[in-house]
Amino acid sequence: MVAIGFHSHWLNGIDYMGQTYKKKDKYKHYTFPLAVAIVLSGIYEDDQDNSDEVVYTGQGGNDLLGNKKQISDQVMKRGNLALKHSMEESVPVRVIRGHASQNSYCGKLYTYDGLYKVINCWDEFGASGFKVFKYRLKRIDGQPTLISNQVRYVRAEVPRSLSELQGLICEDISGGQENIPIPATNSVDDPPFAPTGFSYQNYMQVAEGVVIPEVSKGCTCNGMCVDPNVCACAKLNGSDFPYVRRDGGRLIEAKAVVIECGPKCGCGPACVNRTSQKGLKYRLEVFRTPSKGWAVRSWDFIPSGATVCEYVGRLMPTKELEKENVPENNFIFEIDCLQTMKGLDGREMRSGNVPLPSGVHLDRVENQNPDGTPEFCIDAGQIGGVARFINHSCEPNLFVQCVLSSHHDIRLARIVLFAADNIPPMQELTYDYGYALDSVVVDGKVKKMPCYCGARECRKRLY
Ligand SMILES: C[S@@+](CC[C@H](N)C(=O)[O-])C[C@H]1O[C@@H](n2cnc3c(N)ncnc32)[C@H](O)[C@@H]1O
Repeated sequence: MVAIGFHSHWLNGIDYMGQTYKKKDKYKHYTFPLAVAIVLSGIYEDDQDNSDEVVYTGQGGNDLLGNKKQISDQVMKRGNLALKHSMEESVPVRVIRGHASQNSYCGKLYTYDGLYKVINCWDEFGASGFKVFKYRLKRIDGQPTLISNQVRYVRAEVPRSLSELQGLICEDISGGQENIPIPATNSVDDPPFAPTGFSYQNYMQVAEGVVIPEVSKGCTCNGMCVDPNVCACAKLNGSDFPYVRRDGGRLIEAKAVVIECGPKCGCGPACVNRTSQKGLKYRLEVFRTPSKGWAVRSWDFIPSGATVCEYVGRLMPTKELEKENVPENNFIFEIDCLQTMKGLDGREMRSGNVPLPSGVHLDRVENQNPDGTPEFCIDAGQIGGVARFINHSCEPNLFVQCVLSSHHDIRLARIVLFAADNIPPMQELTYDYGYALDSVVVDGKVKKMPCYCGARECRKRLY
């Protein structure tokens, strides 16, 4: 790349035109240094790559000879300043991605992925606690589409084994309950500590007094459900299966409610219409962040529409929460499928003019709690699965999907998290908590909680 002038620095990720260009007449209106190209090669622990949109970490402060982690604050000069000038002067930047490749003599392969514009820049404290500059770049429209495997393995530092994990504090927080271990890492605190104050449980605990409805009748298919005109469950989903078979089952689109096959159906466990019941499919890691506590990421690429995990904990009536004298519980998930179905609370109404299963009438359900709060919630404060560690983002990569798989009572639907996009390895997994601003009132006062998701359109408050 240096030889052909594509990127003229051997080591730096940011290539820029220096002050000498100022002397040339045709450049006199520009401010230098001015960035012209960046290389994304997974060196920076804070980089995020979503193919068409990239959050790039500025240069400097990382331990190039050691584990490549950030070891000091970055400074606004050279490449960092050049990228800021490119943003201010609206000068596009070439984006080159480095990919690990055994077929290359240097172990890496580089692809030119087109022109991007720097649309935003800010500083923040990175994963290792030092100041880093961040630049959001957006791919300019009208260029050939990027194919996903061009960006799939950009985060080259996906650990191959537990021994490669930085800050490992627990090899499997699920204690063997999940089919894939979930390690926890903490590279933020000194001394590091593990998540405490809860017991891992990968199934729902039903609180006393909550009556789980009888198992629904289901379909009469054999082996696998294949014909949507025959399968009674497919008919409840609007006469089609909500999933396609690729990658072990991918949800075609977010729906008001997904009705899966259940215990009384004739089909077997491999049926695609049981996709969310098959346990973890991706290698997840719980990791410590500097500002949001614990968080979750995946070592594997997650294709859009794939099931990630279910939100489990203690299933209880929402009104019981008042009786429990807990000062603050950040792990309550209200089962508010009805809000999504009816587009209430500022929510986008989802597709799926699903005929509600017999026995469920929206109006009757709506009248259950006169103040509009959902009748049931899942409390993952003391017991819960990996979903309890997933943070909120104003631009999330997961979405919440209500799923009915054994009974058809929407008030007690399962809450399952699905990939909203193709998610590259090591990117933090997030969903929109869906709080309306000023909706949390404690002792008559509106409670405000800052949001640190870092999204471009972050509304700065969780609630
Ligand atoms: C369900 S827990 C998520 C896991 C949590 N981070 C932990 O350490 O266990 C929800 C809590 O995480 C924190 N949190 C989640 N998303 C956040 C965000 N975008 N900004 C700030 N805090 C966040 C808030 O304290 C929130 O009440």
